[in-house]
Formats: sequence, structure tokens, C-alpha cells
Amino acid sequence: MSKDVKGIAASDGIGIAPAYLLVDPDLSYDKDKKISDADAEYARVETAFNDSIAELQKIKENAKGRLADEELEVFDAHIAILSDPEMLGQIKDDINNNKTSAEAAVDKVTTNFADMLAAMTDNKYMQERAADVKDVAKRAMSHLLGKQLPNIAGIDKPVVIVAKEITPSDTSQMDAKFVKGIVTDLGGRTSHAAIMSRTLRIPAVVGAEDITANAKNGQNVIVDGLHGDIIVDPSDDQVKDYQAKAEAFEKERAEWAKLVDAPSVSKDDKHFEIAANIGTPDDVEDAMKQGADGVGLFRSEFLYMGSDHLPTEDEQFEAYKKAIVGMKGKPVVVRTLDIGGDKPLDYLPLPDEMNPFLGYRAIRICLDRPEIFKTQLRALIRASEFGPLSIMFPMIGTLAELRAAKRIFEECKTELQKDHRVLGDDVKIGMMIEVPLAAINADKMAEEVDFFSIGTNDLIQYNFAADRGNDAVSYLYQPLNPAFLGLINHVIAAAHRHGTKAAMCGEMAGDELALPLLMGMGLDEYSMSASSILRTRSMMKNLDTKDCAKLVEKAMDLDTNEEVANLVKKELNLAD
Ligand SMILES: C=C(OP(=O)(O)O)C(=O)O
Ligand SMILES: [Mg+2]
Repeated sequence: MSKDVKGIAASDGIGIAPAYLLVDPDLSYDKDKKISDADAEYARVETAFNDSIAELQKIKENAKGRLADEELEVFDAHIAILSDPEMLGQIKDDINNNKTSAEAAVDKVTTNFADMLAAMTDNKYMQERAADVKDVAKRAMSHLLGKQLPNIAGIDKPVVIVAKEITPSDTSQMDAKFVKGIVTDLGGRTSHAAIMSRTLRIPAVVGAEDITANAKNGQNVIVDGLHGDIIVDPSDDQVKDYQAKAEAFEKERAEWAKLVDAPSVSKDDKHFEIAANIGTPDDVEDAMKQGADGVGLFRSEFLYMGSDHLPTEDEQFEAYKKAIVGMKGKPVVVRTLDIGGDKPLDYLPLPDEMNPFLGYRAIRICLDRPEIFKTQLRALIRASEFGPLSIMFPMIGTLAELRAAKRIFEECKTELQKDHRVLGDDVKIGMMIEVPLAAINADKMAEEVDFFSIGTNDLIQYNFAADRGNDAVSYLYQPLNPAFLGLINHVIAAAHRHGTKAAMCGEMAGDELALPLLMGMGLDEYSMSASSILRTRSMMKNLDTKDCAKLVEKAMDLDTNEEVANLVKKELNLAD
């Protein structure tokens, strides 16, 4: 019997494939069992260890080309632990002397090893190896118990990933060729897992509450990332129906693809810019393929999250240069480090906080730790030699913060000029509008920057006081709420009163129901996941800005998000 589950549509497209549960299996065993044949029992350990080594070698082979060398080295470290004679000797002794089962001996000896390493507080490197030993023990135990551990990097057949939640490191190991869909218990449309699945163009439904309890490994799953629907164990008719829908969607995509070199213009010939949000310089290739007019948001924190140390000035310089050169003269906006909240850095411990989203994050860290900020700004200013670059500060709330950030930028520029470095002569400075106070104060803010970029993911989270990653409050993600539209309209109008460009790089910029309203308000630039660019350009050319402006007036007179959504759907002739 098929089972329908509703979640939040997070990444366009339809995927159909067997479920791959990213959930650890039950590795419990009978602790009291005594064995009689110690040699046979130790042979089980040897087989389990050898199978684990073979599995790790296969995973490493599959991950080559997708993971960095240092990430691949982790597999070698795990193989080395599995071949450690000291550890194997202790396991053998335990089985021989105490007649314990292979499971109990492996559990006991590996736990002792891990505890010993974890106790080496004066040697951080050895301490960190404790986690490796635990990981290896889990793999060996799974082989002893005949259970399979999930392993994203080893996937080599079409699957739909079913998980509680997906971390950015999970997505970095995924091969989009095989992952046909992602469904998760947790998360909202603007959680970073959702954003990453759009970047990888994998259909996704998040916030599907108990999907991990509803799907079994290998069961067929349909993921409809357009409507937020999941069907577990569908009937043949349902599979046929969705295969047809998937084909229709692909046809539509092929139509949009014809606009790859077209300008982003409205029906009445008003020009706009549709740009891409990227996380690494490698994403530039896809942005160009999707016809982006530029990069409107380079989330530079992903550079930091993908490294095991604070990236040096030269490492960052190379990354920014690569992005700028790759965009071939089209503008690139790099946002300075935005860590904290749901984006931690292992090697930069941040204080435990009751409310991390309201705490020590983004520009607040950069102003407090100018040495980190300056390294990034110097790299950026140096990279500006290679093409049009804009620098944008995240999470600015007050004029004092903005001025402090700009002062540090000027200091870096002066220092580099003194060193006679070749620099670009026109680096533009902008700020994100994602803190409510900055939006309210947009007139004064606009006087001090070249552009705004409205970060609706956080601006909605902070205005509605609703955690963006918590599906229990995801009903408060209301970009079309008339009160919120009023705030957006105010920010855009304030920018234009001061000759400042108004951009948007939150998910609302790629929302098809928001598009006519934002065009009606005169938003200049729409920055979104590369996968949404061509659909947006195609819609844009059928919209007249004068009609859009009238639509904004009508929307502002309404009371709820839903009423506005219905109004826009009617205007666009979209079905409910
Ligand atoms: C674009 C935004 O930034 P991020 O999603 O990276 O927080 C935003 O808050 O809208
Ligand atoms: Mg943000």
C-alpha cells in the first residue's frame, strides 16, 4: 500500500528511485553471550575487518574527483586503524581469555582505544583520532552484525535519500548522477540543506516530519519537489503518472534553456538582472551555463566550512579570483564571512549560546576579530584586479556596524596601496538587509552603500520571530504577507531615493509568486539558485511592469499571505 507524506517543496523536479535511508542501524548485540570456539570467533573479526577495509577502499575510489585530497585521506586513516596489530591483538586476547563474542571484544577494545585517545588533552591531533576509532568500530560492528551502514559517498545506483536532516558535508559527498531525490524529516525551504539541494539540482522535499519512520531501505519513493509531495511504495499507476509529470517538467525546462543568452527583460522592455547564488568558485560554471547575469551572492563562509583551518589570504585570493575570472566580466558580489547561527566552524570554537541566530555571528564576529576580517578583505581587494567585484557585509543592524566595516575595508585598501599592489579601482560596497532595524532604517543606510541585497531568509526569520530551520514554525515563512511586502517596498523605495541599487538574494528572489510583486516594486536584481534563473527569465518576459505595479497596490490592500498568493496565482493563470 502506498503512503503519501506531505512536506515542504524545497528543490524543483520529480525523482523516482528506491529509498536509501541515511539512518544508523541498530548495532546492539547480546552482551552476555559466551563462545566455545575462540578461533572461529576471531576469524569472524578478521572477516569483518577485511570486509570493512574493502568497503572503505571502494568508497574512496567512488569519491575520487568529488572530494578533496585531504578528505580522501580520512579513508586511509580508517584503513590504517583496521590494520593496527596492537588493536587486533587485544581483541584476540579478549576472545581467548574471556570467551567473549567477537562483537563484545571489538566493542570493548575499540572503546578503550577511543577513550585513551580522547584523554590526551595535550595532543589535539591524537584526541581527534578518537572519533576515527569510533567510526571504524561502527563499521566493523555493522559487518559483524550483518547490517549495512549508510554511506553517501559510496552510492553508485539511483536512490532517493531519506534522512532526518542533511548537513552541508553530506551534500558535498553526493553524486547528483545517482541521487534522484532527497526527503528529510526536518528543515524548511530556506534551511541550508534545501539551498544545497537546489544548487545540486536534486528534487527535494524537506520538513516531512516522520519520513524516516515511513520509508524502508529499497522501497520505491516518488519525490515531487514542485509541490512538496512524497509517495512511499507507489502503485504502478502512480509511477506512470509521475513519470509523465517528470517528462512534462523536463520539456518545460528545455523551453527555458533557449533563454540562456537572452537579456532579462520584462514584456514592456524594462531591464533587470537575474544573478546566481553560489557557495564555491566551482559553482560559477553552472551559473554561466544557466545564463546568470552575474553572481549576486557568493556565500564565502562555504570556503571556510570546506577547510580545516582559517583560509589564508592567498588561498582566499585564489578562490575569489577563480570566481571572478570564471564569470567573464559579469559582476560578482562576494559576501564576507557569515558564520554562526546554523553555520559552525569546527576549528573556530564559538561560545555555546541559548540563541545562536541572535548571537555572535557574521559581521559581529568579524568586527570583534578584525584579523580574520582583514585577511578576507585583503584577499578580496587583491582579487578585484580581475573583474567587477562587489563586497557585501552580512547581518548589519546599525549604522555604527556598517561604518566600522567600511573603515576596516578602507584600512586594508590603504595598506595594499602602500605595498604598491595592483588593485581594481571600482570595488562596490553593499550590505545585506536581513536585520529588521536595517530595513526600517533603509534611508540612512542607503546613503552609505552602493547597493542593498535583501536577505529574505533571515529578514523573514527575524521579522516573524520564527527559526528558519524549524518545520514546526515553517507556516510563518510568509514572504507574501502584506505587512512584510510593505517592508520590502520601503527598502526598495529608500534605496532608489538615494541612487542605491536594490537587489535581493534570499530565496524570495526566485519565488515565482513573488516575482510580479518585486518587479512591480522596481527591484533591480534577483539573485537565486542557478537552477531557478531560466524559469524566472521566462516568466519575466511575459510580465508588464505597469501591471505589476497595480498588482502591488492590490496586494497591499489584502490581509494575509494566502490572499496575496491567490491574487498572484489568478494574475499568472496558475492552478492552486
Ligand atoms: C541570503 C541570505 O543569507 P543566508 O541564507 O546565507 O543566511 C538570507 O538570509 O536571505
Ligand atoms: Mg542570511
